[in-house]
Amino acid sequence: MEIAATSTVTVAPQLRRYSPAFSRTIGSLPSLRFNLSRRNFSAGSPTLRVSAGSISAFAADKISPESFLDKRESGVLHFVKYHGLGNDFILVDNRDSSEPKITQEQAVKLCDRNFGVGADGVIFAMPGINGTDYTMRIFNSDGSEPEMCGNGVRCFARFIAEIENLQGKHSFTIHTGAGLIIPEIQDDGQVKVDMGEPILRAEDVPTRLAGNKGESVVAAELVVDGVSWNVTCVSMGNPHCITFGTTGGQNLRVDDLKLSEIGPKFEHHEMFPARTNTEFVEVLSRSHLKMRVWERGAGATLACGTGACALVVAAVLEGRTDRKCTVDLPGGPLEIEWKEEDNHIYMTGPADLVFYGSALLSL
Ligand SMILES: N[C@@H](CCC[C@H](N)C(=O)O)C(=O)O
Repeated sequence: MEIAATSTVTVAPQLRRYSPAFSRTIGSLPSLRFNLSRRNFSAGSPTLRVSAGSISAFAADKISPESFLDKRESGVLHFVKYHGLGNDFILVDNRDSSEPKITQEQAVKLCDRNFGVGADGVIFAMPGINGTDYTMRIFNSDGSEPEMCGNGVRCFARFIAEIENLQGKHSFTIHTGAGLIIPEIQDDGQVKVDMGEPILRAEDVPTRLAGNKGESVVAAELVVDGVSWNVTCVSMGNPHCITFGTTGGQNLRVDDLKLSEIGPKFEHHEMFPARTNTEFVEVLSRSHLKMRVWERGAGATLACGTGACALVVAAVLEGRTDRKCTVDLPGGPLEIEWKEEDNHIYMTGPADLVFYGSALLSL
């Protein structure tokens, strides 16, 4: 299968003032051709396009985000790139079908940071089921399909507001592999998400580690590459293994971790039959945590929303923090609260549009 991708990129509104409109050819391979061009939608302003090494300038036409996404050429995938604290996604308007518009193999190519658009995953906005407004599906950058994505669902909410032309405060009911998720866009543009209840039963996480606190795995020993780590296992629909350090060791200093060495060993550990996301956490205070993440199917990312939720649950279960915490991720902070009243976890953070693009998909 071949993807030829041509990306027309529109600078996000907040960047328009600072980013000169430009375009460039960023790569060309037999299996994946990718042209990137950036357009400035401000009427009348000049836009540059670089094609096959040459640069030409043309006046911006009357394109708007809406008309761009409305295009329906066959074999062309229109998308919008978003990020939540640097955890970045290609968002696809899939509201007219319950089948993803691209395959998992195509998603892998689009996510490639050298030969594709570059992203941690592809997210599809699909028709709702069971009475929900929408369904969200996601492919990781390795093509696998996770049940949920916390940063992704904030991006999803902003994407829906963009394509439905909604302003101000709005909430949506979204069907995901983790059940019902409810994001609400706030007046300041941040998105607060009701992430539902954590799943703690070992078998459901899933982990083969034996439950040591009822059926949950809390501060249990996991030997990874000959080193004994203290881990707590939590599912937010997708599996997470949270560690605050090695058994009997000092508190972790996450900046010192060799994440790309240790991360894959947790991800593929035999104790995690569905693989796992892993959060390495440093406790700064009872309401402030710092973490680095190795994601299942995506590797080291700048942020993980489900991971931030899972680690607050783990920190509370291990008696390390209160239920409301700021979690510092490499890409910035998230506010997380595990409410006692309803047992739900609430996550608040940003989601930002980066650019509009289109990819030519050919078999
Ligand atoms: N970055 C996401 C999680 C994406 C899915 C994850 N890689 C998995 O396979 O479970 C988030 O923000 O939650």
